[in-house]
Amino acid sequence: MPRLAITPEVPRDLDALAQPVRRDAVIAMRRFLRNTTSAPHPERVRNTRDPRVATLRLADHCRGVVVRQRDVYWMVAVLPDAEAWSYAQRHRFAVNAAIGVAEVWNAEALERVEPALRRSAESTGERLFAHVCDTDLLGLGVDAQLIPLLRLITTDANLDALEPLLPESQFAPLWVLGQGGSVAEAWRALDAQTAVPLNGAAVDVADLPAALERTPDRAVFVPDPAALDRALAVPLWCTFLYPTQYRLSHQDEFEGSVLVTGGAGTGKTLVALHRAAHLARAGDGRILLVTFSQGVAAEVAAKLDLLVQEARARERIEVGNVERLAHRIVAEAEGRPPLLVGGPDLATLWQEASEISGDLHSPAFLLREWEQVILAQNLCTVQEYLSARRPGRSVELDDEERTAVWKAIEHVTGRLRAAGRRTLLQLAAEASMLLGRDTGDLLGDDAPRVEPYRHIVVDEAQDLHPAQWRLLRAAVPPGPDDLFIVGDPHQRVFDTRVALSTLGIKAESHRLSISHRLPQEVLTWAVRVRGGGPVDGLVDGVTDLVGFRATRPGHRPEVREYTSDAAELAGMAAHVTAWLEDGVPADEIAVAARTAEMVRQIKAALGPAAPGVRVSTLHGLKGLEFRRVALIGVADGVVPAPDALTPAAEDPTARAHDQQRERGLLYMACTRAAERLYVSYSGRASPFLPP
Ligand SMILES: Nc1ncnc2c1ncn2[C@@H]1O[C@H](COP(=O)(O)OP(=O)(O)OP(=O)(O)O)[C@@H](O)[C@H]1O
Repeated sequence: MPRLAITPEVPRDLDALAQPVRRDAVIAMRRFLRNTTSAPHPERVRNTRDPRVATLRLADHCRGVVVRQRDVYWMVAVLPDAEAWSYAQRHRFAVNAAIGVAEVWNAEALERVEPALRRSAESTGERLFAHVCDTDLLGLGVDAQLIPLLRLITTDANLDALEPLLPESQFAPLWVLGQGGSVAEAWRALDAQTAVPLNGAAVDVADLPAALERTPDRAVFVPDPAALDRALAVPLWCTFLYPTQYRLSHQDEFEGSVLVTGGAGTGKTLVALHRAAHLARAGDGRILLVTFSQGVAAEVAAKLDLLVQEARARERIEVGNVERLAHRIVAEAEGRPPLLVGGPDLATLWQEASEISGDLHSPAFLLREWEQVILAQNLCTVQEYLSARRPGRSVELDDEERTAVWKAIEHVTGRLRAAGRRTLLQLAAEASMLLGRDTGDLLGDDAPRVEPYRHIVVDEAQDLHPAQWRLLRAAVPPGPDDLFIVGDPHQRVFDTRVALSTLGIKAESHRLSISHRLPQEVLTWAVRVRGGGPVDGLVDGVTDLVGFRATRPGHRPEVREYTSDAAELAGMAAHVTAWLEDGVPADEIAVAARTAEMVRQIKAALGPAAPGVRVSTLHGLKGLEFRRVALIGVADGVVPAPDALTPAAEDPTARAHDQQRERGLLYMACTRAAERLYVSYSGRASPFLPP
C-alpha cells in the first residue's frame, strides 16, 4: 500500500480548483490511498532536477506533484497539468543534514538570481559570510549546493531578498549569521526549526520518509481516506504546526509548569489548544482551558471542537474564564449564586471611602491600592498591610497614612459584606480560599483531598490578577504538566504586572518569535506603536520584542487624517463597503474605537449596509483575528483615554503604567489584522501613532 503525506499547499490548491475538478481530484486521491485498480499511478516528468519527482493525474487537466521514495509519496502541490510539470521541473527536495527536516527548494529561482548576485559581488570585496567557514556552514545544515551562492552575498539586504526562495531551516541560521551573530546563536535559531528532537540520532539525508515524520509544518501523513477527508475539511492549523509550536504542544510530558510567551499572531492560542488536545488524548482527569472572557471561550471551544473530534478526549476539556470558575466554586460552597456589585454602586462606595480618608486620596487611588497591593498580596489585616511592599506604587505611605487608607478601604469591603455583594476579584480570592481548604496548602506540596483539574491551560495569561492566579494554582495539584500558560506581556490591557515566580509558580519558559498572522508591514508598524521597549509581567525581569518577525509580505497600514468626525465616519464606512465589494466576508472585518460612544457612532454610520461586520471597543478585539481591521478615532485626547490615566501629580509611576497599558491596548488592536489595517483620526493624531 502506498503511504501518502501532504503539504499545506495541497488543501489550498484543491480549494482553488473548480468544484467538479476538486471532487474528482479528491476521489482520485482516495483511490490512490486504497490502491484500487483505477488509482492514478506516478508518471515521470522530463528534465526534473530531482529524479524522485513524478505526477499523479488526479482529474481532467489536474495533477498532483509527488516526491516518491520507497512506498512513500509526498504530495507537494496540486496544479493544472502544465503548471504541475513546471513545478516538478523547478524544484528539488532535500533533508537538512543538521536537524533532519525535509526541505523544498525552489532550485530554478535560485539559479536565476545567481548572475545578479555575481555582478553585485564583482563591484565590492565585502562578503556577508566572510567570517564563517564552509565547515561551520555545513555544520549548521546549510546545503552544500547553496554555499557558492552564499559566498557571493555582500549585504544583509541581499540575503533578505533570498528569504522567499529558501527553506526556513536554511534561512533562519543564515539570518542570524548575516546580522553578525555567532555560530552558537545561529545554532539556536536552527534548533528552533526542530519539531522532533533527534536526541543524538544521526541524520540520514537519503531517508526522506524519516525526514517527513520530523517536519510537521510541511508534511502530514494521511493514512486512509477518512484521514485525508478530515485534513481537507479542517483549517490548516489543525493539521500543520510550525516546529516550535509542535514541540511545545506535543512534548510527551513537562516536569511542571510551562510558560510560552510570544508576540501577536505567533500561534500561542493554537499551541494552547493543541496542548490541551494532546493532554486530553494522552492521560486522564479533567482539563481546564482558561480563556480571557466567556465571549472568547465560545470561539475557543468551537476551535477545540474542530481539533478534537474524538468525543472522549473532547469531553475531558472544559473551556471557560476564571470568573466563571470562581463563580461556580463559591456558588457550590454557599448553595446559591454569589451576588456581584454593580459598577455605579462600587463607584459610590469608593467616593465615600475617599471622603473618609479626608479627600487625601482619590477614589481611583484607593481602588488601585486595594487591587494592586491588598488583593494582589492577599493582605487580610492592617498589620500585614503596614509591613507589606507596595511594588509599582510610587507614592510613599507612612504608617499613619496606611492606617487611614486601610480604614477607607475597610469602609468599602464592610459595606459590600453587609450587602452580601462582591467584586470579581473578591470572588476569585474567596474561591481560592475555599479550594485551598479542599486541596491542601495552596502553594505547598501537600497532597490534595480533591483534584478539581488534572491540567490547566491558560490563554491570554498577561491579564490575570494575582488573586486569579492563586485560584488557578489551587485548582490544579502541583505535578507534571500542571499549568501550561501562554501570553504576551506586550498586549496587556489591565494593570496586572505580576511575575509568575512571585506567586509560587515556577514555570520553564519558552518563546515563539514568528508571527503567522501579521504581514511584515503591519508587524513593523505595530511594533512602532508599541514603542518596542521591554515590558514586565509573567516572566522574571522584562520581555522585549527582539527577534519578533513575520515572514509574509503584505500591505502597509493605511493611516488617514480627517478634518471632522463626520468625515472620518464616512471614510470608515466607504472603506468597509469597498472591502465587502472586494469579496471579504463581513465576519472577517472588524471596526473598533476606544470609547463606547464611538462604537455607537460607527454602528449608526454603517447602518444596515454591513451586517455581520464586528463593531466593538478596542478591548473587545482581544484574542480575535480578522482579515481587515479599521480603527477609528485614534486621535490625541482619545487614545490614550484621558480618564484611564492617573494624574501625574497623584502618582507618576501609575501614570507611566497607565500609558503603557493604553499603548498595549492599541498595539493589541492593530495586531488583529491578518491582511489589512486602516487607522484614522480627526484633528491631531494620537501620540502613540508613529510619525
Ligand atoms: N500552524 C499554523 N498553521 C496555520 N496557520 C497558523 C499556524 N500558526 C499560526 N497560524 C496563523 O496565525 C494566527 C494566529 O494564531 P494565534 O491566534 O494562535 O496567535 P496568538 O499568538 O495567540 O495571537 P495573539 O496573541 O495576537 O492573540 C492563526 O489564526 C493562523 O491564521
